[in-house]
Amino acid sequence: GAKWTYDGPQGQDHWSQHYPYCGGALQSPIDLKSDLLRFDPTLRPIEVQNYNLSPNEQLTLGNNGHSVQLSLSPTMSISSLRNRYTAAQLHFHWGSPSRPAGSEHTVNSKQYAAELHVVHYNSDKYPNISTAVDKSDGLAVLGVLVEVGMFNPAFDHILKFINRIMYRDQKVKVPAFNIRALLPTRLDEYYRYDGSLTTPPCYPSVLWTVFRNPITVSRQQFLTLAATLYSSNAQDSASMSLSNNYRKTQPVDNRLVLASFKE
Ligand SMILES: NS(=O)(=O)c1c(F)c(F)c(S(=O)(=O)CCO)c(N[C@H]2CCc3ccccc32)c1F
Ligand SMILES: [Zn+2]
Repeated sequence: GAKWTYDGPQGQDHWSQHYPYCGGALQSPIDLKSDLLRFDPTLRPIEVQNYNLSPNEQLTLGNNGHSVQLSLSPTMSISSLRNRYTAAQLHFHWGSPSRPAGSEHTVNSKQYAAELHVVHYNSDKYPNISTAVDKSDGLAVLGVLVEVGMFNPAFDHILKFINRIMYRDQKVKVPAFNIRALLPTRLDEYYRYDGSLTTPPCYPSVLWTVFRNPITVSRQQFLTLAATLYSSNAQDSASMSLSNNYRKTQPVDNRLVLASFKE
C-alpha cells in the first residue's frame, strides 16, 4: 500500500487519512495500567507447539522498512486458545541507540527498551494470514517486553545476520532455532485484551497476549538492533535509520483489560 512512517508527514498521526481503521476503535498498543486490570482466573497458561525448531530448517529474515521480521514455520502454533492459531512471523519494535525506550505496550506508563511480537492467525477458520488479517477473530499476537540487562543467546540467532539486511526489502535465509527461548520463562502470567495491528491497516483483528515478565538483551545487543537497520533501500541516496518504530499508546475506551495473575 501507500508508504507510511512512524514520524513526519506520513507519520502515525496521519495514518487514518489513508487507513481509516487506524482512527477507529479497539486500537493497539495500550498502557497496561494496574487500576484498569481485572484478574481473570479462567485465563490458562499459554501453550505453544513446535517452537523448538531444528537448525536444519531455514527461515527468512527480512527488513521490510518498518521492522526486522523473521518468517516462522507453519508447524508452530498456540494450542491453548479457543481456536488453534498458527505462527506466521515475528518482528520487533524498538527505540533508538541514544534512547532505549521503544516498546509499544507500556506498563503503568513505563516504556521498555523494545518489544517482540510473534504473529499467529486463526488456522481453524482461515487458510492463511492474508485472509485472517482483517477478521475480528483472525489474529493472536504474543507480545514480549524487552529490557536491557543480561546477554540473550537466543536473540543472537537473529542479530548475527542483521548486517545482511541493512536496507529495506533485503532478505536472507537463516538457520532456524528454538523460538521458545525468545519468550519469558513464565507463560502463565500475562495481560489479555482485544486490539488491533499496531501498523497500518490497523485492523481490529488481534487477540493480544502481553507477557508480564520481560526478557533481557545486553546493551550491545540492543545497540546492534537499534543502530544497524535503515528504512530506506540500498539505492536511496539519503539513508534513513530504522529506529523508534513504535506506535504511541491508544485510548482503551470501555475495553476490559484482563490479567491472568493477581498483582
Ligand atoms: N505490531 S503488529 O503485530 O500489529 C504488526 C506489525 F507491527 C508489522 F510491522 C507487521 S508487517 O507485516 O511487518 C508490516 C505491516 O503489516 C505486521 N504484519 C502482519 C499483519 C498483516 C500481515 C500479513 C501477512 C503477514 C504478516 C502480517 C504486524 F502484524
Ligand atoms: Zn508488532
